[in-house]
Amino acid sequence: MASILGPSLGIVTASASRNEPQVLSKITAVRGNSHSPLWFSCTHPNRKAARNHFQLKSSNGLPLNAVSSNDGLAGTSLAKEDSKPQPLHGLFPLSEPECTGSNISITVVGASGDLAKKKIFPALFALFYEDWLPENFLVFGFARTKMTNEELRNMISKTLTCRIDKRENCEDKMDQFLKRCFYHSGQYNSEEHFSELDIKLKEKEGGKLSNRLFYLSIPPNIFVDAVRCASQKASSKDGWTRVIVEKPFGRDSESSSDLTKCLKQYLTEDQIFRIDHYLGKELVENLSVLRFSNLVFEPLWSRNYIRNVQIIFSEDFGTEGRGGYFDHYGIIRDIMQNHLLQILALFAMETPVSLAAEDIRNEKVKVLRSMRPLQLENVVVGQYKGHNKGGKSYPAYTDDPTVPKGSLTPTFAAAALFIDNARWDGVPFLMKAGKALHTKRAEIRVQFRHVPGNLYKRNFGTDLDKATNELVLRVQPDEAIYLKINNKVPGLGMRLDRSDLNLLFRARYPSEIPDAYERLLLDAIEGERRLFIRSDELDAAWALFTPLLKEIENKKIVPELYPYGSRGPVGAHYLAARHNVRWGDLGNED
Ligand SMILES: NC(=O)C1=CN([C@@H]2O[C@H](COP(=O)(O)OP(=O)(O)OC[C@H]3O[C@@H](n4cnc5c(N)ncnc54)[C@H](OP(=O)(O)O)[C@@H]3O)[C@@H](O)[C@H]2O)C=CC1
Ligand SMILES: O=C1O[C@H](COP(=O)(O)O)[C@@H](O)[C@H](O)[C@H]1O
Repeated sequence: MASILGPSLGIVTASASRNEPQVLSKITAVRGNSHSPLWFSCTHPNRKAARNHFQLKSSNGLPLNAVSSNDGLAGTSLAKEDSKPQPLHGLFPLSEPECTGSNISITVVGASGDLAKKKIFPALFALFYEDWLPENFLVFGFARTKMTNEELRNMISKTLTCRIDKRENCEDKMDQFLKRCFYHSGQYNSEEHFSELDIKLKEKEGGKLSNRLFYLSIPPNIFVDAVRCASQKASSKDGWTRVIVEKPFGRDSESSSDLTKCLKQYLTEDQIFRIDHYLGKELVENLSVLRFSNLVFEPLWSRNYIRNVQIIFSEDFGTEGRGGYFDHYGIIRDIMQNHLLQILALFAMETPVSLAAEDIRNEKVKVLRSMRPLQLENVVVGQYKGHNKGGKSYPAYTDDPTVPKGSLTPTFAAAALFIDNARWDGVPFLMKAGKALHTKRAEIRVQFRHVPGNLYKRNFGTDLDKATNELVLRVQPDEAIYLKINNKVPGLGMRLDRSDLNLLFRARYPSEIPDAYERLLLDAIEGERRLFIRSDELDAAWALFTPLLKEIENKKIVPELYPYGSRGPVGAHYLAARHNVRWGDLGNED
């Protein structure tokens, strides 16, 4: 391995093995906040545009380099992937990257469904609009519903809800995008139907090397059938095959491990991309940047200075039609065990060796394995009840026709979790998640300790909690990071108040924030696994929640009712108070 000076872009080491057929040249670039490999030239139709978007830099902060691709494994029925970058071979200047004319085909399995319409197709279109997709890409929809290509295209254009739809040339771009979209109708457990899909894919791929991504946007009970058929009959013969799996990944430790075992009959771990869309949210991505690239935060990031951490999710609507799915899972499995726990792991992990996916995921697993399984006494569950407000009536959870009468499924939960390691010993991590609450919000709140021997103590009155610093990362809506500090009110007297040092993203950064699904789809295309869940992470996550979930179900714990649109059950306050915590999101509206 050696390096050369690329004509205008600095030192570059190159990747492609010349012995393998059609191997893409991968360079490392900085995409947004993440350092991700980019399939230069072939992936990006417009190299000028690519340079505008990408600031060429090293991976993980090192000087400019490139990692090699192992994406051209030929001759296997199920192309395998290796998680580690391969040794670098050969050199090329960045201005003349190899263009190998390979293809990426993205098949949305369950294309007629809610998630496909609401998130996946809009995200793919946004990536296309912004020139992030490779030059040669295809989108296939697969589902049982009978549809022609035209009908799929109609459906996609009609349900477009992405951030792009008010932009310039949106219609032209949409027409170009739709020309790349095709549909095949079939059963999820039919090898024959996936063979037919394979034939159609090959026809459209036109003999080019094919890399294939399958997005399983279907109910979990048919994941394994679809994976079996796709891997046996429609995987790439000369490129890579990857599968994005949507949650839920099981209902508990046993079912999750069964699912993993079944998937691994047909796929290697490196081919499985378990999506947790919260990891694709801008502020969650930013959490590590905030912590590890600012000297002012990392030294405070421990039990020495942090009194408690709160991870809060609330929605101002109920299950609305998704009750059938929800009732089988409940809020703890739907939100806490995955989205909020992932945030917690990122928040609390030790500094990873590097920004490489495995280094980060190793640290997350360590945190999860240092945690105490949840105990019922540290948990409060609730369920929303009907409510009349302002002349309008709001339904109870059990009024949803898809929910069984008398259901005890929690739509709200609050929990105190503990990490038994040197950094976090004794610090309560409080989580709260609820549907049909008064607001839609997701945030991380870090409450710091009192200032010892505070000179200004008398200016705060008796409630010293009001004077503690609090760092808030507002994930949504209106992304922001703000720090509550004590400040002197200007004037001749000595009056203090609490003010915010406020980084409001929309004020600071004029560009729109991409949807989480855009980031994650692009990562899956690029083979970047950092934001996807590894199987041991999943096992560790379920190990924390499974005993509690079983106890709640076995003991038939009755959830505390709270009115639709309220702040949730009062039990959540008592829980927090027992751990000497006051919820930061209540009391004031900030
Ligand atoms: N919707 C959302 O907001 C979110 C969804 N998810 C997950 O994403 C996946 C897809 O969700 P979503 O789109 O809402 O699901 P849908 O219920 O809309 O199902 C997707 C498609 O799967 C097929 N399907 C539905 N039920 C069955 C069944 N019993 N047997 C065989 N096929 C069936 C239908 O297509 P056809 O009849 O045409 O074959 C349907 O259009 C699920 O795993 C879900 O948990 C995760 C996060 C959020
Ligand atoms: O995974 C899920 O997330 C959504 C909330 O996602 P958001 O990006 O809109 O915050 C939630 O409504 C749904 O119940 C859950 O399955």
